[in-house]
Amino acid sequence: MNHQILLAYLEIFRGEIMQTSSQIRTYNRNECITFRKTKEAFGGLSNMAGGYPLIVNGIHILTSEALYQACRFPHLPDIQKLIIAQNSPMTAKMKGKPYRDQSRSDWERVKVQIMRWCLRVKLLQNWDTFGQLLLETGDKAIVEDSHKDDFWGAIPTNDNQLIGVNALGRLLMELRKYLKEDANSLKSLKPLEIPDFIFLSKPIEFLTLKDENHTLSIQEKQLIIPLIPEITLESNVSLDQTKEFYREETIITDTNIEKTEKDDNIFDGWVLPKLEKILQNYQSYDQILQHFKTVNKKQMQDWMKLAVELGKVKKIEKPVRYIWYSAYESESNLLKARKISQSRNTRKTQLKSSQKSKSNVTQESTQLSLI
Ligand SMILES: Nc1nc(O)c(N)c(N[C@@H]2O[C@H](COP(=O)(O)O)[C@@H](O)[C@H]2O)n1
Repeated sequence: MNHQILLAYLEIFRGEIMQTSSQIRTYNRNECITFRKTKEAFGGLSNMAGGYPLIVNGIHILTSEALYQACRFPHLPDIQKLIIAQNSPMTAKMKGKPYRDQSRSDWERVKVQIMRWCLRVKLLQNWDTFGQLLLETGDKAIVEDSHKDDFWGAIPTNDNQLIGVNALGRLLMELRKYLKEDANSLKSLKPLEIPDFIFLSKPIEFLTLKDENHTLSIQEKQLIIPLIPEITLESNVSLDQTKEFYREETIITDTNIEKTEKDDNIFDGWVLPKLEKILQNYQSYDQILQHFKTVNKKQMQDWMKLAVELGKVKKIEKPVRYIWYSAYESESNLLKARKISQSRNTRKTQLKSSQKSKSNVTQESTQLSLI
């Protein structure tokens, strides 16, 4: 056997080590944090979750899933572009699928390291939100609950257990441990020391926290957040997407992808701009419907849900009403500013009166000690 082939086998073998029986874990569902759908309480832990935008080599990327998938193809920048251009993380994954046999040759060996790095980018660039979510898991085991994937996740059994390598859950637990014990070490991120760690034809850069608030600025978020349809296993995901979710060998036709893109375009090009206009102040669902006369109720509900999930629109309860997110933010900033100035005034008054009473106390105690 020639040397190169031997090395290739060795690489695959090393990558497969994580899948050997010693890596398989059994979890009791009642004792862990599990996530499957991105809209569940801990759905943000999924790479498919929107709302955790990234920037690598100055390029905006909507999800850690898209970044991870793009990393398969350092030598094919056009495929990387195609992957990160997708609005939905699922479509991003699907777009790369036809080219999988051209993944970097050491992919199986390096994919866990790459996933670890992607998760660190997600934390670094979404420090408060993702960090908080990680910490909210406490000391519990984190498990990606999956029907079929017992490498990245674990598969439920009948007796309330989940069995699998749970590589993603374990990487998340590892990250949580560092976050608790040595958060500073996570505030910058070196590129991986693997060959061809390249994104869009440039070596991947050293990354650091973005700003004082540790997150992307609001303006950046608005630029980045466009469309990330919620990935669930429910009716709004097509059968083909669901099959892909469960890793069945489905042939994904261009028509499926085109349909998703068409739907995205209507939402992106028509619904969102209209909502932005209408929702500069709070509106009830019925009021919104009046602006979309040709649209049926169910469709409108789905769009509103999506707009909320994407962080474009804010939904307020009791009574239910909606407002465009940036209008909501500027309003709540105003409120915050008002509150701050109110509390400053109150503090000033308190300070004055406490200084007064302090001087009284001092006087009193002086007087007392004089007795
Ligand atoms: N197909 C699919 N759908 C989802 O909703 C998922 N959460 C996953 N799992 C994620 O897929 C990524 C791994 O992809 P490869 O199979 O290694 O290409 C990883 O992010 C898993 O968490 N898959």
